[in-house]
Amino acid sequence: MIGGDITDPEPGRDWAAFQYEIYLNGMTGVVPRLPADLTRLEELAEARLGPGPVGYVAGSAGNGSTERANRAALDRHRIVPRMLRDVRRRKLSVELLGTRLPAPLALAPIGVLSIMHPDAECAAARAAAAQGVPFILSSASSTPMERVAEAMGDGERWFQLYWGKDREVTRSFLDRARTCGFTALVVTLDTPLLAWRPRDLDQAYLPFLRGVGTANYFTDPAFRAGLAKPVHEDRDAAVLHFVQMFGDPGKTWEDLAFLREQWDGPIVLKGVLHPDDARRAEEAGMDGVVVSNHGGRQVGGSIGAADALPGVVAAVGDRLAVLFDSGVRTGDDVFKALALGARAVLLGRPYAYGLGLDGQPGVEHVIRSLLAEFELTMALSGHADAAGLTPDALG
Ligand SMILES: Cc1cc2nc3c(=O)[nH]c(=O)nc-3n(C[C@H](O)[C@H](O)[C@H](O)COP(=O)(O)O)c2cc1C
Ligand SMILES: CCCCC(=O)C(=O)O
Repeated sequence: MIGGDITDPEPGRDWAAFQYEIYLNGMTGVVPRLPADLTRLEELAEARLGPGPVGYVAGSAGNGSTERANRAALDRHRIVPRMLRDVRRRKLSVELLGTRLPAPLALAPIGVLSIMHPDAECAAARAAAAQGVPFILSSASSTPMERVAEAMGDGERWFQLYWGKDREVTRSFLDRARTCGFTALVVTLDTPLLAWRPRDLDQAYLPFLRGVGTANYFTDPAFRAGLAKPVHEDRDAAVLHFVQMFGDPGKTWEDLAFLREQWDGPIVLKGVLHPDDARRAEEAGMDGVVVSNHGGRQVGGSIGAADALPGVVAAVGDRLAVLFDSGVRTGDDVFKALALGARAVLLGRPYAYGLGLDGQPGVEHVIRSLLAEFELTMALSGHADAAGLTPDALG
């Protein structure tokens, strides 16, 4: 087998083998439908899908300075490769939130995926399940959670909660998520309101106002109970009700007690950037945090997420699971986040573009490319264990 001499992976998963699969397929005329450089996907997706949907996915808050800070923070760190350290057998798997993942990666919650592809969350969830990577389903998915759960078989799934104003809706979402086999709860803190997003404002493009991303709400008995008329009789009123209730700028740390009571499994708070907030998460009995600025989509002028990571790791990293997202585009970004103390990363926009360009295979291409590059980066830098990366690996 070609490639057999260059890798001696954990049994069952050989991420780096994707590299030779692409070469060998290419030599027989089978070219991948998507490029190996994932940073090219946005441009390709825009050409295919048009400026509205891709503008929404690509867009960010304010003048985009947070998104640029995310990249700058990752780019500022440099890997210092080490030589002659026997990296034949490489371990990418990590323990996280009571489960073992085949690689330190999950798909970030992204709402409204039907603007990218008609199979939307079902295709992305199937891709994640096929690759053994957890799928985090957004509250604002364009497909009811029950359908996504059915589509993805027994794949690992976590549920992202938009923690809105209506307690009964929250309770009902958690009941439904439990029944659907979602194990961990990811509570997003950075979106009590929608940010100032110039690109969407200028195009008057907001999926929710077109009723996209409301499927979990419109199918929810508690949400429906709050409407004067059934959704099919007055859709505009239902959309308005959703817009008014999905976020809650009145929430405080004390309110977490309610969620802790309602959910037995692990709870992870997404959107933590300050070490004191990480400590408060611990005090509230949470199991983890995601260091994230929502891919730069919420606060313009915010700290780059990778610049916030070391402080949060120092505050709680030995007790809570610290995850990371915002700006991850390459295998070396994954490497850097882990070296800075993250236990795993969430991938956002690239998989949405992969979905838009090629459905489930497109998402699988993105996952496999990222992890192949990560494995090769580890090996070529002299590291054999993803869970063992430390800041020493960086310059
Ligand atoms: C189109 C889009 C929709 C998103 N929807 C959600 C969501 O519903 N819930 C959530 O917690 N985060 C949401 N996010 C944020 C992602 O979970 C993640 O934090 C972000 O995309 C990571 O940054 P990256 O895109 O640079 O990888 C969304 C991001 C995008 C691009
Ligand atoms: C109100 C925002 C919901 C979707 C989302 O999180 C995003 O577009 O970033």
